[in-house]
Amino acid sequence: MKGKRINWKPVELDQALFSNGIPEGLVAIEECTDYDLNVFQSQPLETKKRKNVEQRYANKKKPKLLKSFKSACENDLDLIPSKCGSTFIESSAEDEEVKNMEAWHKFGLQESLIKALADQNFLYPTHIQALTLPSAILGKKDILGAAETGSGKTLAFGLPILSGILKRKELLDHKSSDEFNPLNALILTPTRELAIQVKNHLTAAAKYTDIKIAVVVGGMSAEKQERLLSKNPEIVVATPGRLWELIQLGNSHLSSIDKIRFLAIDETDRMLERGHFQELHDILEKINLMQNEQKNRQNFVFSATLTLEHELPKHLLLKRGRKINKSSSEYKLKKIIELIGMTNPKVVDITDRTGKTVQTLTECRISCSIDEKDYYIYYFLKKYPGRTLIFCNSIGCVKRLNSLLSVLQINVLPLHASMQQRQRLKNLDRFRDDPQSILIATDVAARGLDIPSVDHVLHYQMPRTSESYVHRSGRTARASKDGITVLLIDPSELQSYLRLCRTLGKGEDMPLFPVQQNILAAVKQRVNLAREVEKLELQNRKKSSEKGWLQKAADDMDIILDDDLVKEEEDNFLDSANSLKYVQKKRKQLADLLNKPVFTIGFSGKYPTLMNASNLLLIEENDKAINVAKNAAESKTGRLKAKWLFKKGNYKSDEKGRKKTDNKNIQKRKKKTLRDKQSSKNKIYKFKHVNK
Ligand SMILES: Nc1ncnc2c1ncn2[C@@H]1O[C@H](COP(=O)(O)OP(=O)(O)OP(=O)(O)O)[C@@H](O)[C@H]1O
Repeated sequence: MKGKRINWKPVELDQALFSNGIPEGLVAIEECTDYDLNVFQSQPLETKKRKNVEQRYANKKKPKLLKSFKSACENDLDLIPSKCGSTFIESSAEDEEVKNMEAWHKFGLQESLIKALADQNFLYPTHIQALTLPSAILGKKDILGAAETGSGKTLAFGLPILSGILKRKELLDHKSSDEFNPLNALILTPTRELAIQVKNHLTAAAKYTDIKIAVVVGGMSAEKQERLLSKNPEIVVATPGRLWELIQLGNSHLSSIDKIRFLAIDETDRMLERGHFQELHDILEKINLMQNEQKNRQNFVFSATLTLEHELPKHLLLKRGRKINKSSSEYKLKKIIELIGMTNPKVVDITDRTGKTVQTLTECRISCSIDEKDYYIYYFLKKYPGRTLIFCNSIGCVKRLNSLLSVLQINVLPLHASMQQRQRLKNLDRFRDDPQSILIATDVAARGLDIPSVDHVLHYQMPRTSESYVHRSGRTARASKDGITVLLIDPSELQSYLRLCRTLGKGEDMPLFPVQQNILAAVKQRVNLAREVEKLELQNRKKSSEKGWLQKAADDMDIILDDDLVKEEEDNFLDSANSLKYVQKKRKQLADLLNKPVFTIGFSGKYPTLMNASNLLLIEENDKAINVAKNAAESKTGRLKAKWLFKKGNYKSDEKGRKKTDNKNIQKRKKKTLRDKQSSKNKIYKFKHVNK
């Protein structure tokens, strides 16, 4: 050790770490993070140090502990596996260490759990698992964990819970069974789909144990859920609303909920947002009523955006020294700790402060008007087949886009909160099963859903919060796979877009996604015709539902209608017959158009694109969207800033709050643009925007 520079300092150790005895030859333990929550407010925020183990690993050096004490520890005494370097570790099944699942044994996990992990080919813990499992399983600490989307957070809390229950069962086997509270753990999630997914994930990990897990969510038969609870499952995975309902109805299994030993709240930042999930607060109040029980409980709090800090407005930044910064991660964590009633918590934050999204994610944008969004969506879906998730901000928007794309003969699956639960799950399953499927969803699908190999995430509208952007985008590029996310932004969304870039450390802007401008005319023709067909069909549906209501009402009341009214009814009928013919004609026109290929088959070439009208960009015929975006981002020529695209004066709001171009401005610019058209191709694009 002599001569080596080691900046280690003594820390107090939790005796529970050595509940299984002190490992032979142990000479050092490394603490992973040092959020000093106790001294919150006592120091200026800027001076607080953060040791980030991730960064040390990212330097591709061995962890300090291994380097300094290699000879004494010989790797296997390290609680953090030696191969823990990135989120997921590529491993060879030939490796002895892998075969023996040694990385998992170090956490003191039971054989039954390790066997199930081996079955799933989970040969190593992911980074967040490696950093939390020692403190959670051996140290029995409460954990606040923040790690990127798709990094394996579910097992980071799932394994300590399963392991803890197995230990308790073993211990209580020797004692009187009366002491055993059958309900051991509660896991809460914000959505029903996520609860079902977490339940399935844990059931797979617990397959060689006798632990029973039940799911309790709204939208499904309450009787069936009561039946499941009557089997006394040790773990209940639930959404807060239905769970609270069953507690209040006096369900006997849930009556001992205040004695649970484990509580996990997935997507905690969302669950504790003000104005949401009131039932969660009721549940917390109930389970925190008895202090003794609260102290005996181990708590887990996880989210990819747990420590996301929002950019503060300038006037608040000035006051920062004097005022509590409510968006600081320290403040947020302190609030969560208080609310949940955590004792002696450990914070493991391995999110990157300079970029909150996954490294394998390619992020870009398309700047356009509201009206043009449909064109670009259609263009993208036709050009880049693959499993695609489109996010909208409202149910109405999902319905409208679903209907338009269906008219355009694109098979899409909607997902939103006002659908029947059975249909929601069915659509999700179809999306999972078909690698070419397209799901249009609200934020109900933004968090937690683990659908393997989503190729593209498109944001039809700017997400309402930066958190929502991170989670929506995190449905792709999971488990170290590549993925692309494209934001469609219109001028009214520019300010929130720029704010998002700053919050996520994206600099001023994201790169533009290149779109072949020469194809857009054909795309517009189809989409416009489809819009017309859709509108006419809607009118017809309305008319036919109204048709005959008067006569029916008269019949019901046993009265005879006036001749005038009868004639009006007949005219309406003729009208609708004519419009039906008209719709059929339009449908036929659209079908003919859709039968022709929109992209020239067998041709790759250089095209003027939205980002780059004068310098042509090569787009290969079968290139993936992610490659096209990466190539475009690398070719720096002609990158247009979002601010430039939406120059002030080009757009004006109409009464619906939509952005509309100023007519006078258009005429003036039209003339000027026509003059400039030949000399500068770059301005063609500008003109097109102004001319909407
Ligand atoms: N140790 C492991 N080795 C390999 N794969 C793993 C491991 N642990 C988890 N996974 C897989 O990684 C994927 C992502 O895991 P999970 O859904 O828990 O991510 P997450 O961090 O909770 O994501 P999100 O923030 O989006 O909720 C899942 O398919 C899971 O089965």
